Amino acid sequence: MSSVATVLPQGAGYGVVVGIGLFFSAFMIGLTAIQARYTPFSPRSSEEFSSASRSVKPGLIAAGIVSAWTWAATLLQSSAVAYKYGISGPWWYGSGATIQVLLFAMIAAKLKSNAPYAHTWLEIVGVRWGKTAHLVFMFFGFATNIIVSSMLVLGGSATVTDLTGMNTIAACFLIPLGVSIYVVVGGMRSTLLCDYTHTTVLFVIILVFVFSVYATSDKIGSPGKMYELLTAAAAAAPVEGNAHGSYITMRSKNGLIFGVINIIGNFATVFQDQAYFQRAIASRPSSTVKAYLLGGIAWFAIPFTLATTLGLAAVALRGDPAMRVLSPADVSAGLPAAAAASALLGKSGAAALLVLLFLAVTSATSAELIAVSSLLTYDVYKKYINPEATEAQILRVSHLMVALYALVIGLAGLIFFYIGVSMGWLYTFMGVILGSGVAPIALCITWSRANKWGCIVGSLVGFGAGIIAWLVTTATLNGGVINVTTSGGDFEMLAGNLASIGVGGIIATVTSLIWPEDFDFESTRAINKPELIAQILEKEAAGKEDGRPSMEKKERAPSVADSFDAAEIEDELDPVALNKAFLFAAWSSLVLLVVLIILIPLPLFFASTIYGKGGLTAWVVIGIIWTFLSAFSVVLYPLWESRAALSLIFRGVIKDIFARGSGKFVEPSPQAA
Ligand SMILES: NC(N)=O
Repeated sequence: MSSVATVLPQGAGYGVVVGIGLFFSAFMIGLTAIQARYTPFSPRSSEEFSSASRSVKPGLIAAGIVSAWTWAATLLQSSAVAYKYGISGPWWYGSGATIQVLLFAMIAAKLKSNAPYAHTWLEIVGVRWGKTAHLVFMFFGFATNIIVSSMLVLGGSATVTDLTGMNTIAACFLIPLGVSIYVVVGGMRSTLLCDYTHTTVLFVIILVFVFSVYATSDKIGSPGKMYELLTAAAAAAPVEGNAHGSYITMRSKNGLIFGVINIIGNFATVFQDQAYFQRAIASRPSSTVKAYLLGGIAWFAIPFTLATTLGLAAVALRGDPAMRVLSPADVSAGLPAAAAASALLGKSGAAALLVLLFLAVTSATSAELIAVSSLLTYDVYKKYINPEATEAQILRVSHLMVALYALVIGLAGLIFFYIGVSMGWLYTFMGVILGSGVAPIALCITWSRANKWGCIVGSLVGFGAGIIAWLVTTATLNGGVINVTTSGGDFEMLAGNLASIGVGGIIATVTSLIWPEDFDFESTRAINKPELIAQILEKEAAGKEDGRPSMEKKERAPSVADSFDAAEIEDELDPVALNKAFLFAAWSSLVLLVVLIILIPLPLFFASTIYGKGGLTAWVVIGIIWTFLSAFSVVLYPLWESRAALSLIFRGVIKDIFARGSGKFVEPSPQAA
């Protein structure tokens, strides 16, 4: 990174990382206390801690998906590819990472029908295919979480250091620290509430940048002026591989290569990350698909619009006295967005970007913390160490694992920082080592015919093939020199990504077609399945003989007795309805995939058009409209759908104010139910 004077003082870095971190921790702890007092949900149950009692409505789940999927890279790497490749960069970043969330709607629907009470995706693998598969896929699961978490702290700390001079190592450790506090206290529901508040502020700040760049800034101020500045920048330094070297074209060879790498890498980090399974698990069965489709479509606007704004502004402002000169290392660290924000709005721009980044990083980190805590608790502790663990032990271990993983994230950030691996490098590398597990894992959870050994071997051989293809291509294209710089090139990463996902997918699919299993998913449906409360009562009645009829068909899980209406959840697990939801997810996600990565970008690529002022204006206006619609979906819609809960809380608070102690939520008696 180039050494330049920072825009903000070091104190601002510590203020944001420690101050806002602790503020949000206190805020979330307060919210959790309100939830425990005025609603039926208490994080003292392990089921509520790890899966929010499987009761969350689609708007809040969608906000949680948007938030967990908004990484440091979403803001920084997207702007870096806009800076490098022009308008195609934000498109490929947005579409190449949206389609996986949309396709995950199918996995989510299958999860609800094939293992509705599982806590983690690895539990399903373990029950279906046993210990070897469980351990092999656990490697891919943890590798995914560690890579994603490292990118979060690397991107976050690089930008905090760049803007404020704060010590990078301190940032690597302090960022996860504040988050771990509220995750330990509040669990999954608190994480979702935090996601919601962070996402709300995130949209506000993005819109501030958009209107500043395209409406009010005296340096740019309109799409027309942006067009003129980008045209001048291309004339001074044409973009290699772009039509006429222009920034305002979809004809970008390197943009397209990035698009392919982006698509592969993001398959790995959605399909193997417990964080996305956990949101499906926390969701009500009837609305899981809706939540993923809504979340995916809403998320697109974040990288697309922000990068079209700040990434392009960083190009347009080249030569401006306030705009720093960016080295290739700065671009790889994702710094064009920060440089543009500072050049446009000075200290307030830098501060706004810092807060934006911090909120994105912390909410995605909270998702990773609770995801890894669940894997360590259920797939390591409960499965291999203490199968008879009590509710209290599970909860205690969950808490401990959150704290432990916060420390691991700091250490991983530190290690990558010292070996010189940046967020941008890691972002394009993730598919090389994670890609091979994508198809095998998706097949295990969704397909009765998937072959166990085909999927295990496919993921391992694909892993080796990815690494070999990446290293061989690096050596071939760089005269035998293999280091962090040479191995990070576009073709080197492309080869590794393609080999990994391709070999893993082909072996898993072909072996499953040749030697299909006939798995009925009955054993995975039984994972953690609650006992029928009718059965429990019948057992009691047999002892008491009081003649009172059992409580009809109401179900209740002993471990979640205080927090979810299992009968309602069971109703929503109707196989016919879930199959319809799966088909809807399949059709809609596939149609959107074709539109987003084929029908729109490829004709524009082959047309080689260089857009004029009108074209760029339309492009920007589409981004702004999409951003507003996204904000309505994940900011206003969750409020509307939670109106009953909000009114419950409001009534509880009012009662407490007028008659101290009377507002606490009391579970209705069974007879009243
Ligand atoms: N979540 C991503 N790929 O920005």
